[in-house]
Amino acid sequence: MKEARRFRVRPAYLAGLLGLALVVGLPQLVTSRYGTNLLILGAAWGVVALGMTVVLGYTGQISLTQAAFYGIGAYAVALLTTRAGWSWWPALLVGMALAALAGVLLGMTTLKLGGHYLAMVTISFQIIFTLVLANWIPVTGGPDGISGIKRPSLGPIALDSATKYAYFALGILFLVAVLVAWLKHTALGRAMRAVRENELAAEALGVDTLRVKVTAFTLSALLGALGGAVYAAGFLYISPDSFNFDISVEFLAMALAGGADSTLGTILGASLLTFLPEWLRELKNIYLVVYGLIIILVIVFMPDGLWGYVNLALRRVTRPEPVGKASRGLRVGGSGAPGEPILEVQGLVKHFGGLRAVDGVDFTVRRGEIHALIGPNGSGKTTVINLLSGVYVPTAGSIRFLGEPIVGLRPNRIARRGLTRTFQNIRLFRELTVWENVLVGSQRAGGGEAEVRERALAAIEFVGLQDRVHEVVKSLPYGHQKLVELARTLAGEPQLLLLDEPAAGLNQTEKQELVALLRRLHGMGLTMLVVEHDMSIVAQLADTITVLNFGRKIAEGHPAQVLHDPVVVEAYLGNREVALGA
Ligand SMILES: Nc1ncnc2c1ncn2[C@@H]1O[C@H](COP(=O)(O)OP(=O)(O)OP(=O)(O)O)[C@@H](O)[C@H]1O
Repeated sequence: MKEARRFRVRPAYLAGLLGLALVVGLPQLVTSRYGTNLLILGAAWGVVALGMTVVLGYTGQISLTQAAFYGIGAYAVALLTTRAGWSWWPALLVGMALAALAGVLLGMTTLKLGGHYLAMVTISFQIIFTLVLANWIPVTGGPDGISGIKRPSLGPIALDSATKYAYFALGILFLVAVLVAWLKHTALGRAMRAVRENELAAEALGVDTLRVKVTAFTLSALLGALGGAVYAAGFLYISPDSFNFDISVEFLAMALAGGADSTLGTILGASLLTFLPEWLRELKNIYLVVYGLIIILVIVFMPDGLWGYVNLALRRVTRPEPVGKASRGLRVGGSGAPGEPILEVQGLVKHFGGLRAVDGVDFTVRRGEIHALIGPNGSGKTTVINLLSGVYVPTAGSIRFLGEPIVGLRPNRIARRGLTRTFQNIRLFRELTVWENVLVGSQRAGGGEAEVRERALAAIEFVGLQDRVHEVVKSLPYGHQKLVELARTLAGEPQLLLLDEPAAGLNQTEKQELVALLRRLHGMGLTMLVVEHDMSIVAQLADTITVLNFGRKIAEGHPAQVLHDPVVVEAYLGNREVALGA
């Protein structure tokens, strides 16, 4: 019997409808002044917490300074509307501009810092901000705060009652939620999530990780300030207590408890942390203990936040976006005369302290060839790949790609010129789907979203994973994960592909499938530099072999000649079985 077709809807439509219903319905349902104030507070906090979705949820950067951005927006509106007689809207713009500036500056600190150092910098910024608010009394009013803040009007409509203002605040929350949800699936949103999942892989695929992180901080600052401006005009009075470190921790908890990677999750978290304390007040003395326990339990036992569970249920009734079929094949290799030098390496040296990992290596990769780099463990092969792709800066020597020097360029710049790589231990964006992984790779080659999708589809079909596009890659078997990594680099249509041990961990059948794929790529004109220990694969594929030992080149040439060279046999091959031409 045929399975009954289930009713399936797009999650975005479902969420949009629900959101609209809440925006229209809630202020009518809540009749007390107290309840309406809570709605305004929840909306303002929701907007600020969505800033955390961008910086923490999407980009994976710890920020404990969101209350400072929130404060900048609130104080800009408070000061400019009370002392300078401005209206709310231009004051909002000033607040957002100031917060953005602070966001850029803080984001720049991420150029050098990560993890706990970054957390420390954001905490310091937050604490300095609170001290300034409390002590710069002539400007901020100090602990007494500022009262008499003006509310905005919406065209002819004066938002002079709490209920009208609640509509306005919830409307802003709704618009921000739509924008943040939309951002997730844009090129920038995908780049952010790639940075969160694996910064090095993102960079090697052409993502400017520094720019992405600064952008994320700036967006979170903008949303923080917007939420602050909504809050200030909602309550007409502000004081430093509302913008201190504790509140920053609360914004972090909202994002984590709800599910930082999800817009709806964050709103759920913000609602929980706004309303829970009010519900728990009945418990009087032990209310803070219960509140704290609930938050800890949610964060510890629900790693994807509350939303993780809702999402699981939703997946049953929603359908993923269909990706269609590629209308053209993969185009790789670029144009140029076959046999011309594409990569010229001269006198390449890399020292790690006293260790000479690469010690004066020269070789040339020619357009259209498969060039293998072989040698014993620790002979410097991966270091060469890291030098070519910009992960390491050479101690000495020159590298020219397509005739231009590339030493000193960051990996994303090198990748954008058409040189991409895979990694010895695969580095996928594990929490993203196959489709999203490959889209990030495809973004390297530029063009609009349609072109990016077209290339990604062509690459996925090329490796034969079209039936698994919507699977999260961490749940795929190892062999398929390797194919995703290959498709991800191919989608950017590189001119030169560096493959670091592509066959490691594959079984015999998978190895032969890989050989077939690489042969097809060779036939399509793609130039490849392959590091590989499996000599039967090298013998089947390579046009030229360079052999390293202790960081030096000991042989180079055609496989038939190199694999029988006594020096190579002595240093590396020993009694390895070499299936020449097998
Ligand atoms: N970041 C680093 N810091 C210090 N030493 C390093 C670093 N990277 C590599 N090395 C050292 O440099 C030498 C060359 O390592 P590399 O990984 O390039 O060798 P390989 O030929 O790729 O080896 P394998 O075949 O085992 O992957 C090794 O002695 C290694 O320990």
